[in-house]
Amino acid sequence: MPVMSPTPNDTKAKSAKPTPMMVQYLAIKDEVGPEALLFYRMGDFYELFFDDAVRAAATLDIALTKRGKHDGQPIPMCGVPVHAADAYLARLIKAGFRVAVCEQTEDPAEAKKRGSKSVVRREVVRLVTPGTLSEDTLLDARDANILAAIVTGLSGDAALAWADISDGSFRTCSLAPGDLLAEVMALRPSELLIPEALYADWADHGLTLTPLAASKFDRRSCERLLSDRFDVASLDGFGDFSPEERRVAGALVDYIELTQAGDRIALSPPQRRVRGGWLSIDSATRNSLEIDRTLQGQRKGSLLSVIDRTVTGPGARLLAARLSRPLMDLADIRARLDGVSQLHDEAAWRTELRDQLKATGDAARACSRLQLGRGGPRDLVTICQALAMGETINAGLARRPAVAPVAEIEAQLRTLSLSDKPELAKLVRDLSKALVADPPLQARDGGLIAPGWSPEIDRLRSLRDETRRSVAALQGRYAAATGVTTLKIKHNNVLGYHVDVSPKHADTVLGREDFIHRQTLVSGVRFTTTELAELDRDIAGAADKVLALELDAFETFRSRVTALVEPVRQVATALAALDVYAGLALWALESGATKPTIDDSAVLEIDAGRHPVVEAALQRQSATRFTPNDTWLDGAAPQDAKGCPRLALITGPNMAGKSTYLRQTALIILLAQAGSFVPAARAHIGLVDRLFSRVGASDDLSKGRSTFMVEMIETAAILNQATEKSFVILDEIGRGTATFDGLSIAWAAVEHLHGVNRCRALFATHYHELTELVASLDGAKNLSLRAREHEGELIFLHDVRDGAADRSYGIQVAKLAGLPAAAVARAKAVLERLEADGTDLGLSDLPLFTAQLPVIAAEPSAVEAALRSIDPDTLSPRDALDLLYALKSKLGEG
Ligand SMILES: Nc1ncnc2c1ncn2[C@@H]1O[C@H](COP(=O)(O)OP(=O)(O)OP(=O)(O)O)[C@@H](O)[C@H]1O
Repeated sequence: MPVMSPTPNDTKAKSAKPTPMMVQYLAIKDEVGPEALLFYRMGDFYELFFDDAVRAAATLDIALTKRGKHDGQPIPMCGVPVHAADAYLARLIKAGFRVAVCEQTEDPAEAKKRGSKSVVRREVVRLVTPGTLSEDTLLDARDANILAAIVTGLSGDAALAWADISDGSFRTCSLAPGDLLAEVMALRPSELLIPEALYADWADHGLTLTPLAASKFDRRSCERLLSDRFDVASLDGFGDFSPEERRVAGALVDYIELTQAGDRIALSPPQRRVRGGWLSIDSATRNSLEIDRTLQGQRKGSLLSVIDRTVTGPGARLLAARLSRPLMDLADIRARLDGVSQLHDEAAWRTELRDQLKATGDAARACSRLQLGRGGPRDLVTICQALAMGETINAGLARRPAVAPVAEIEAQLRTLSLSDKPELAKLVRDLSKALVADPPLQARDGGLIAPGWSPEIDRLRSLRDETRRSVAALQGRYAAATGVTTLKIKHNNVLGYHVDVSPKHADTVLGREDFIHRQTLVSGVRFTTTELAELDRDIAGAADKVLALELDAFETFRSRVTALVEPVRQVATALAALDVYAGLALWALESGATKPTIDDSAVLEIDAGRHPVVEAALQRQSATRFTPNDTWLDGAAPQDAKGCPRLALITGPNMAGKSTYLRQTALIILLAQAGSFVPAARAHIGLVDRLFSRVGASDDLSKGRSTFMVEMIETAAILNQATEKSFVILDEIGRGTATFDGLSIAWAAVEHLHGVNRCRALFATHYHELTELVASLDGAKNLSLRAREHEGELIFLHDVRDGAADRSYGIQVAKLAGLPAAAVARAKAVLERLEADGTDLGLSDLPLFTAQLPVIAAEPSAVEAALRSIDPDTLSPRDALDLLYALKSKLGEG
């Protein structure tokens, strides 16, 4: 996010004599404040001045010019053309700016009437911020655009509200302050509204923050505002909102209104979510599992990108939301799995359904645009098609008597059916009759109402067409009357219909009284006649009337949709849900994923599990095949449950696949609880309440934390929070510090997880000493990944076996990576020496390696070797002198 440096005082400074326009600009800029860039409309451009211009020109890479002077200094200026403004806006918003759009709100001619020096009236019509976009051009169809807000209360409660104004969804939940960060990160909001007092605590998480004054969260005014906007006496009808939820929801709605400059907001009434309903994933785990973004922040390469087979934008957004918030409710998870399962088995129906869905647009976003007054006729078509598609889908199922929809699919189909929704059914009938198949983008362009809908429009159109025919007939008559056979009747926006004669024949026509001269050009001379002027007026009049009637009709439909927006959105959500089920079913088929069994037990039995992202990458490179592996854990493992322990320690060579194995197990749990099939031959999963992952090291220098500090903070969070129902993966903790410290920390972490947290856990390590510890713990066991050396080459088998690994093969991996041969040879020598000295180290010897590492003797030099080989007593003085020269020259070589 760019630094929101305050606008320099120069915008406020009083000039000796600013122009009237500059006076207006400065007043508006003063209102908008220093943070937002002001897009000041001047004709066909939005202009920016002063520091706004400097900042925008640098970000957009456009020319910075100067215009006039203020306080004796030239005024920096840059501008963007109105027709291309969306693209520039998108770039500025992406760069973290917010933009106030200021339009001319009166006709320049009107302004002139007030005096020649008067300035056209201008007003800020909108504040564009990252979280309040609704334009298609500024949004990603497959990504939600969330505006979130948080607040904490005196009683120690906190609340979160979030809305996507592009599709009208609006939700709140109550939670403990400690859970706020994880929940906010799960939403990946484009913008977070936050009380000023919390700003400093939240500044480090890479979020776009908008601090709000404490007064914006005042409970009474927030409640009043919500009741007023949602037109209810009390919010209780929508749910049992906590005081904090009311405050945060009110502040959010107030902010949206501010950005829309007084337009009515387009949100559904708030839905209260009960926090306990989700699998809890903290933000470090979320990042490390690369659920919807990779560690580099890209969608490609994430779990979501690999499993997403949805065919609509709303389907893609719903899938992303479900993957970010897997469930905890068994019945809900099973219902989702049944939905996927049915569409997995019914291949023909699934294909038909996906084809039908492909033809539906984004009805939820179309609704919001219409509500916000930014919609056009195509949005009406989108809504009509979505509603009609619901009926088509139901009819498709009716043709398949053998298919009995499962409860979850049936519920969606019921929402889609219009048979019990007469108002929606009528809306579809009317819209399909009223609109042409391919209407213009904007209603003001006209031509959206189909023939047969409005008798008055039809009458005026045929009048217009008849008149056009009369004009065409005139051309023949005039050609005959003047004898100029090349005479043409043409039309342009300036002259309207006119007679066009080539310069050669101009004199013939110029001499006639009935032809009135209008214009002489090099290419021709233009005339009109009384008759033609009258027809032109009639045609223009009819066209104007048709346009006015079409706009009326559009407006009527717009308000009908606005009144029915909730049921339309429900239909849109049902279509999105079917898209998700059909998409997940297709992915399951393509990837060989199976339906997991989920219950309340504490087991984790995965047969032949795979990592969906690594497997897909291997397939793409068509290199080696992915080696499936089992995971068998049991949180309720009885004493000495070596077959199926709570905790497994995984050792094995570098590059053997330890991290992959850990992550695949976590992803399988996550997929299952999100309601998806899982990449395994069979999976039985006891519900997990919290998923923790501490994989790989990453510096967080922006927060002044070293790799090791980050690792310890994350490990502390796990050891403090994991319950008996949690699942933990820990990869190489303790690596970032001195060997003894690291080993001791890893040691203590294993003991704590095993004895205190008693959760299911996989722990990968290079500290082979830990394998002895695990062998002595009741509910833990050793697993290892193997590699084989074959003719000096290292072969990774990638399969997980019982027992600890024998060695680490780190040096072989270093060789593979291209470490210089001399360094590899040296490393081997050091290792041999260390192993020779350390073989008797064991459990009882902690702390390990207490003895100083012996200094490793170097190979004898050439001079030493030569000296060693001589016998001085046998040397003559001459030989001795020669030898001295020879040794000296060897030194030079050395
Ligand atoms: N089960 C598997 N089947 C096939 N290839 C695999 C499998 N697991 C891992 N690999 C391949 O091995 C590479 C290394 O895996 P991974 O990073 O999990 O190893 P590691 O043991 O954690 O290594 P290190 O100890 O060096 O961190 C992966 O990028 C993948 O290409």
